[in-house]
Parts: sequence; C-alpha cells; structure tokens
Amino acid sequence: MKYFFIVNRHAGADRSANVWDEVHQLLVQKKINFDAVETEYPQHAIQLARDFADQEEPDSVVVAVGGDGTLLEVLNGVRNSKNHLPIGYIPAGSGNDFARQLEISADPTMAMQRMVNTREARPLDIGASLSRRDGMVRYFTNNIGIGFDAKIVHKANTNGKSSLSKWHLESMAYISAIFQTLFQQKGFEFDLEIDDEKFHFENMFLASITNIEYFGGGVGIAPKASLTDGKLDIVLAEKMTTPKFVQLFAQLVTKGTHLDRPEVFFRQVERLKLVTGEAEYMQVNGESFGPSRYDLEVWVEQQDFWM
Ligand SMILES: Nc1ncnc2c1ncn2[C@@H]1O[C@H](COP(=O)(O)OP(=O)(O)OP(=O)(O)O)[C@@H](O)[C@H]1O
Repeated sequence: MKYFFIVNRHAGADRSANVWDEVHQLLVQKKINFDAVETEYPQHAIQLARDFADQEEPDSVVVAVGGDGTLLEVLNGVRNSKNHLPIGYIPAGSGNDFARQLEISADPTMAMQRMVNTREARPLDIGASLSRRDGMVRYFTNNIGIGFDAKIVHKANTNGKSSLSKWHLESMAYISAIFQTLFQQKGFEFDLEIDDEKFHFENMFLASITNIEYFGGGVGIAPKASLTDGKLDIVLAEKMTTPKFVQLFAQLVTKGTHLDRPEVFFRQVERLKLVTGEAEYMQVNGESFGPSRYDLEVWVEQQDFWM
C-alpha cells in the first residue's frame, strides 16, 4: 500500500506541524511507502488530492493530516477525480469532529498505527450538495450548517486561525460567542422538501444537515447520526426565547434529549432540498461560507476510507 500524505501544517493553530513531525518519523522508521506534500494555501489540498488520484497509482491511499477543513478539501479533491481512492486521516485540527465520531485517537502514533494496520477499505456515508445557483456539487464528511452555528464558525474563523484552538465548548471565548450570536442571529425563512413532503419555516434559527453526531468541536447536535446508515440527519431549530434556548442548550450538551423539544424538527433522510429566504452564513465541516441565499439539493453517497 502506498500512502500519499497531504499535510496542512497550519491546522489546529499550528499543532499540526508537531503531529506531522511525529508521523513522519514513524513512517521513516517503519519503512512505509509514502509521499508527502504540504499545503501552501487554503483550498490547495483539493488540487493535490485530485492530481494524485488522477495518476491512478494502484493500491494507494490519500491521507489528510489536519482538521475537519483539510479532510473536507481532500474529500472534494478525491470525489472530483475519476478515481475515488480510499481516504486516510490523521486528526491534527482544533475541532476534529470526524475523528471523534470514528474514535480515531488524537495521539498521532496511535492514529497512524490504526491506519497502517488497516487491511481493507471501509465504505462510509458522505454528504453531497448541489447548489442550484452555481450548479456545483460539493461533498462533506461532517455537516452543513446554516444560521446560528455557521455564524459562530464565521466569528471563530475571522478571529484568526491561531485563536481557533481555544474555541472549545468549555472555553469562555466559545461561550461568549454563543451568547453574542444568540442575540444577533435573526430568524430566517426556510423551505424544506423531503420526498413528497414540503415544509415552510418562517423563523428558522439553525439548520443542520449532518452525517455525524457532532459539530463545533464536540457538540452532539445529532445523537442518532451514523456514518453507515445511508442517511443524513436533519436537525432544525426555530428562533426561540433566551430561556428556552438556555434549556435547549443545556439538554444538548448534557443528555442529548434536545431532539424531543417542540422547537426542534428532526428527520433522517437520504435526500432533501432546502431554500433559504435570506442571506445567511453557512458552515461546511467548520469552514465558513456566505452570507448568501442557498438553494441546495443534498443527498448521501458512499466513499471508501482507510481507517
Ligand atoms: N498553507 C496554508 N496557509 C494557510 N491556511 C491554510 C494552508 N493550508 C490550508 N489552510 C487552511 O487552513 C484551514 C484550517 O484547516 P483545518 O480545518 O484542517 O484545521 P482547524 O480549523 O484547526 O481544525 P477543525 O476544522 O478540525 O476545527 C482550512 O481552511 C485550510 O484551507
């Protein structure tokens, strides 16, 4: 097996550089067949992954070293190649939500051992989204979020990448951003189509289309999500009063019983369509987009992973 590593040394507020140094040493020690390239700018991993996959090297794996954003780019590169090579992943980001879902160790040596001990590719669900505005299809491993969570991601990302590692659930910066955004985020119109059912929401606050349980570095938005059920989970919350939000948030971070609340809409689907009435921020795997109006068709596909 040949491993092609795509390394974002800037992920995890630069922690990734240390992760990569440790992994690199192990690769050399264990005489593993590998090549490695470091990303030089945002989005570079898409092109690197696509170019490598296009070469049709037999028995090879493309490995992302970085956070959920780097994994997102590698996935999009591979899906845009004619060869959907298996993807490996060494988590080295701030949030690492995909690694959390799959219980991949944050310890680089353990993550690396798990990957090189793998004997066969494992097909897992990924999300695909077609923007009916620009005709582009984009893929994601974790989730698409519109509204509240996306605005928090936007704030974290514009606050400087070096401060991102401090944005964990328990950090004051995160909690204060949640409350600031709670007051700033207005309700927006949202149309949803699932099979033959159509829903119109006047006052949407957060719309999450998720393939995994977590977003935002360990927040369990979708406790029933699975990477092997062939479904995406839709979790919607309408704009609510502050006391109700506090109750919901407490349920979300403690017991995961928020899906039962009347302000929350929950479905598991293979395909959906959504349209936003207003320009909103969107986050995909923790990467920020917009603000913009969205008209998306989203569905589940499968991708081979090496882990
Ligand atoms: N050479 C580079 N210089 C600056 N930014 C880069 C470079 N290479 C990649 N990036 C960008 O770094 C960003 C952050 O990467 P990533 O999401 O992997 O880490 P993270 O944000 O720390 O982790 P997580 O998403 O798990 O919280 C991505 O938007 C990616 O495009």
